[in-house]
Amino acid sequence: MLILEAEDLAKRFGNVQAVDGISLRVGQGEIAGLLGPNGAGKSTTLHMLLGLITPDSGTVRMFGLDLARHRTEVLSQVNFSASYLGLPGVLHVREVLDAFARLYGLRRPRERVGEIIDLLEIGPLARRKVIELSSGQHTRVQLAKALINEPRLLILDEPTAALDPDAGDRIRGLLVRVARETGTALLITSHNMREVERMCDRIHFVSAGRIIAQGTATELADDFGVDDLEEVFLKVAREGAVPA
Ligand SMILES: Nc1ncnc2c1ncn2[C@@H]1O[C@H](COP(=O)(O)OP(=O)(O)OP(=O)(O)O)[C@@H](O)[C@H]1O
Repeated sequence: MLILEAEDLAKRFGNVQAVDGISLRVGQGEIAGLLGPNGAGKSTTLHMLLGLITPDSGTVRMFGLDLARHRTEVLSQVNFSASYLGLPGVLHVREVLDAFARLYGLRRPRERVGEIIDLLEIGPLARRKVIELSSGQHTRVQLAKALINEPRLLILDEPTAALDPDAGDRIRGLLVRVARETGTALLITSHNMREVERMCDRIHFVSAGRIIAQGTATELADDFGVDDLEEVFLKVAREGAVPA
């Protein structure tokens, strides 16, 4: 079943054509990666999918519903995490999660907050104020918030960028488990090519606001005639290469 269908999205900021006709499909339980050099248009694309930025043209459908016409219904089944999103610093971690559980109108908010604290292994942080957290701890709390409503689509902008290798590995394992066990579709951006190779079923390579290649990590390496995704990335970023 298709969870996300974006068709021909475009967005210009002044003289900059940030996104120039991006189309994407993500299925149930699929982990999709959006890759590309700095400034390629990844975050702008994610923000259009989340209804945070209005596209100049193009359409977004989620769960078969048009985002522009069914915004509340669609977005209640989606969640998002990014390190640049703030959380209220004066609140304790558990208070933040309680507040989001109520915002999403969950039926048993307390139980869900307890479950999510266990899932993300953030029990020791529950009584700490958000402002006191390290960036890696903050990232884990952001992910807890992002999973709290059991989203059908989870959009993550560089989910493990602030995590140490051990925490990053655990979070990657957790996200893959969530996708496989619950059918949640994941769309992630990352500059960590090993992470993308390990996690993503399908990769969409963005350059200058367009998708220039799509496929599994192996397919992309074959298309570009190189050994791995890191080399694909370097070819695109340094030589502006497109697949053979
Ligand atoms: N609000 C804005 N106003 C003006 N220009 C913007 C705005 N947001 C993004 N841009 C520009 O649009 C282009 C795409 O930016 P975007 O943040 O989508 O890239 P990105 O692929 O997410 O990059 P990164 O990997 O660095 O996060 C860039 O040239 C950026 O400067």
